[in-house]
Amino acid sequence: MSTTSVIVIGAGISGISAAKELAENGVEDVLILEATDRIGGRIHKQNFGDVSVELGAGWIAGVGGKESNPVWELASRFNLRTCFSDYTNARYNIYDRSGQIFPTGFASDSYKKAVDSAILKLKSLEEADCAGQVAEEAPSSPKTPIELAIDFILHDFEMAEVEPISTYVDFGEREFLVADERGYECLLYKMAEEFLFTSNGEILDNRLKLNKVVREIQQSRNGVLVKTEDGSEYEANYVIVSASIGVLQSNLLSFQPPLPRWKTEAIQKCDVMVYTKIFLKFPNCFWTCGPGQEFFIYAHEQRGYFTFWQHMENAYPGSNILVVTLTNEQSKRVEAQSDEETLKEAMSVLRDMFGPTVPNATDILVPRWWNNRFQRGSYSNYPMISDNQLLQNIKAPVGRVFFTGEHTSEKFSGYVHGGYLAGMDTSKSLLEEMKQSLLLQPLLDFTESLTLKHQTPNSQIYTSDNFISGRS
Ligand SMILES: Cc1cc2nc3c(=O)[nH]c(=O)nc-3n(C[C@H](O)[C@H](O)[C@H](O)COP(=O)(O)OP(=O)(O)OC[C@H]3O[C@@H](n4cnc5c(N)ncnc54)[C@H](O)[C@@H]3O)c2cc1C
Repeated sequence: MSTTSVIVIGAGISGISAAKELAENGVEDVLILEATDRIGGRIHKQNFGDVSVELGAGWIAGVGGKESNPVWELASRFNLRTCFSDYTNARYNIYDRSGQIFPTGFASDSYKKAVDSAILKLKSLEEADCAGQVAEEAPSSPKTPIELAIDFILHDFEMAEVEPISTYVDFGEREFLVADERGYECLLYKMAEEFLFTSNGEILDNRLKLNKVVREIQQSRNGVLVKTEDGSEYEANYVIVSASIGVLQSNLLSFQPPLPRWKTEAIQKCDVMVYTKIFLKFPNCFWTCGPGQEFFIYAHEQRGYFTFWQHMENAYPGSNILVVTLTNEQSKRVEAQSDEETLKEAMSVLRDMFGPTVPNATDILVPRWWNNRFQRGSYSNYPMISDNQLLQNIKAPVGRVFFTGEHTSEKFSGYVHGGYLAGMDTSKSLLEEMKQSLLLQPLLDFTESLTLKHQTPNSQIYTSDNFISGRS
């Protein structure tokens, strides 16, 4: 069995950007093992109703600010077709269950109240955190359908107005929806072309192996052995794991020796957000399509029940497609039922809003991120009060095993650019480690030759307590 320098587990944006960074810095014998039959991970387009829709990441968030978003730069370089998303009017397109739109003043007041209450809640959480106490529940928690709908938009949807979010502060507040037949994922293919052998848009390089589900990562003082579900084994000096936080929380991957407690505790503490975009195709367009009408909201007494809607006429005119976004418990509920049941629920909501003559949808697409064993959710969700140690522990390497992915990004977790930058960062740390160990190698060889004769073969395996970690 030949030994590669680095095995990268996972070919999403962070895995590809990590491998590219290594290759560009002289570490070309990289092996990428990807569980599925494609690269892209949570960036995934599918043909639906004659256009390309994005089941995972759809927007380039954070554009137009003082710094340039690197993913926006990639998109510009490769002429990715995008469409500006203007959310400002969404709050004035709130429908109640009888199809009435809430009057502008009322919607505006409710919105302001919700923002104020969210700010208060955050402040009281911060104060309680400083004092080491648990915050009491805010007195004005949302109760009416419109309050619940606005609360959902503020907290579960990315219309971040409440807390300063690095993406918007650093890169700008504008968001662009990817509307390109090649899909958002073409950015990954373009990145791959720069360091892997490709022909006619296909990656033919045997440094990328698809359909390789990693199940075990075994490390010793001398290297790492990676075992896949099909019985293959691969050896490397180092491994970078880019699987999602949801996968790390599941039992898909096992580590030998087991990961230390500080690591597993940090992984379990991070929340996973489930975010589902359901696509519905119609024979014709029955919704309003003018300026400021792209996004609309349904207010229901159950929080998050088919709340947030978008039509795709701006992205693909004439496509007659609507998208409704569900999150967390609603996502899990819908994933567990048949698409026919979900279609029935969605149709009933649409008939509440637009009347009984709404035609039946001709097709529905329900992605299942929660039940996908290579994802187990949509993206990481760190606690509202930032805990820097938690993040440092999640991203810290354990011996020869390094960790990357959007969940390891200090400032941009949850986003495509977070994954992209995290991949580069992790590889930079690994390159530093490789440099150090090259310098130290003669000394290590010497000490090893002195001690080896006193050791049994197994004593070379690390125990979970004596891992070297990058933690401070
Ligand atoms: C529905 C949805 C909407 C989103 N919307 C946006 C958005 O609009 N804008 C935005 O910026 N971000 C958005 N995101 C988040 C964004 O998609 C992610 O942050 C980013 O793509 C994560 O990249 P990654 O490389 O960290 O992880 P992934 O893309 O998950 O890559 C990890 C790879 O590892 C593979 N893998 C897992 N386990 C194994 C194993 N055992 N062996 C081998 N391979 C394995 C997986 O198959 C996957 O390919 C969204 C995500 C979802 C799901």
